[in-house]
Amino acid sequence: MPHHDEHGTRKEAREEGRQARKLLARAQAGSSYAAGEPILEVRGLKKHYPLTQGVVLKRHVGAVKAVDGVDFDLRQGETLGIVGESGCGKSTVAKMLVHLEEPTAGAIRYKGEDISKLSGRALKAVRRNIQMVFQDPYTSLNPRMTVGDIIGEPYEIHPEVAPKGSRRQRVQELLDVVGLNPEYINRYPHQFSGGQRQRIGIARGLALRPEIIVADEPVSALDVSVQAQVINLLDQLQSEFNLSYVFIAHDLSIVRHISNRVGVMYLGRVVEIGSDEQIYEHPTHPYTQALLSAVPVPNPAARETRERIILVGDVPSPANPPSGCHFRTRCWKARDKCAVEAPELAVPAWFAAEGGPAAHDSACHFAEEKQIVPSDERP
Ligand SMILES: Nc1ncnc2c1ncn2[C@@H]1O[C@H](COP(=O)(O)OP(=O)(O)OP(=O)(O)O)[C@@H](O)[C@H]1O
Repeated sequence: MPHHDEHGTRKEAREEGRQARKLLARAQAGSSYAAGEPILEVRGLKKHYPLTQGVVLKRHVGAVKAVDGVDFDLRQGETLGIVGESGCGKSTVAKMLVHLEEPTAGAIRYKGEDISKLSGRALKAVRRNIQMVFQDPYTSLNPRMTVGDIIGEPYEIHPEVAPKGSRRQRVQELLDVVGLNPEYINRYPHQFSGGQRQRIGIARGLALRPEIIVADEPVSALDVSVQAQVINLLDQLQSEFNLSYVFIAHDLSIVRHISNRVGVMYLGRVVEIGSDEQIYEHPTHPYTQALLSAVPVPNPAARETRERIILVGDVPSPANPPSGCHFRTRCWKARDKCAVEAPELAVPAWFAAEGGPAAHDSACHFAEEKQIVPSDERP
């Protein structure tokens, strides 16, 4: 290897080491990070999967724009719900946050530092702090491993968190924390119910004492009766360990129970984001209004008076999204401007002046407040 390359590699390694120490120090000083400050800032995040043709020459013929410019903040100690129909890019966002996918463009800042391009030790230090809980507890746990090995597996990569001698005890503590009997440590996943398996997935997510948990539809595969128990557990763990959550779901009613703020995604973009009150009681984006009109309402009288918005057509393909506003092909308010100018995710000027609850980020040229669900019938 030429001399200057060696020098370059050593320099890079030193730089990585420096970054890793800085991030570790900050992580350890995590508690000094004030509640409400953004712990994650996502800016202009994109993931385009190339579409190729041909077996040998693999010509590029386009791209699936799974995520196409996503912005949001996650504040310390809060739960940010992200909702949207299947295929809108929620899982891809989740995977980029935990470094399972590399962004095509954009930044993911953790405590002010862009982590999307980190590698080596610096990346390892950050990864420890941002863990994921997966959607399907039936397929995400290795059936050949005992529960103890599954929960303790992250320690193989981060032995500094739990030295070998203390691991068994640490895993048993984790089982206890998620409401499972610590004596089940040697059992296999098939010996547990769906809800219990998701508790195992959560225990594994907690093993490295992360600050952020990205939960990708953590209760969608569970029976309705079990969903509430798992949500309550997540709620309780959040206060106990001062966790910040990104909670992904396709159902607005589930997200409401756990979220402080909610972001609504459509075809690779966030179209509206605000506090739960702003989104559920004062939605201004037509897509959010349509989603809310489909949320079940228990009271039959309220159900009858409520406006139902039926969207026409299917979600367009992310390989060929509409020009301008992605939602315009299904929107009853679309005008010429929507086809040529993509609306920015910002507080619409006409609401900003008023300053009421409608004054929150909404990517619509014709954002308009519309109460869909009566306040006493909120999901
Ligand atoms: N590896 C990949 N290669 C090509 N396209 C992909 C890949 N992964 C995802 N996609 C496409 O990107 C889009 C967004 O997928 P993603 O899984 O993020 O959506 P989602 O909102 O999480 O949906 P679901 O709720 O069904 O998981 C989809 O159209 C999907 O087909």
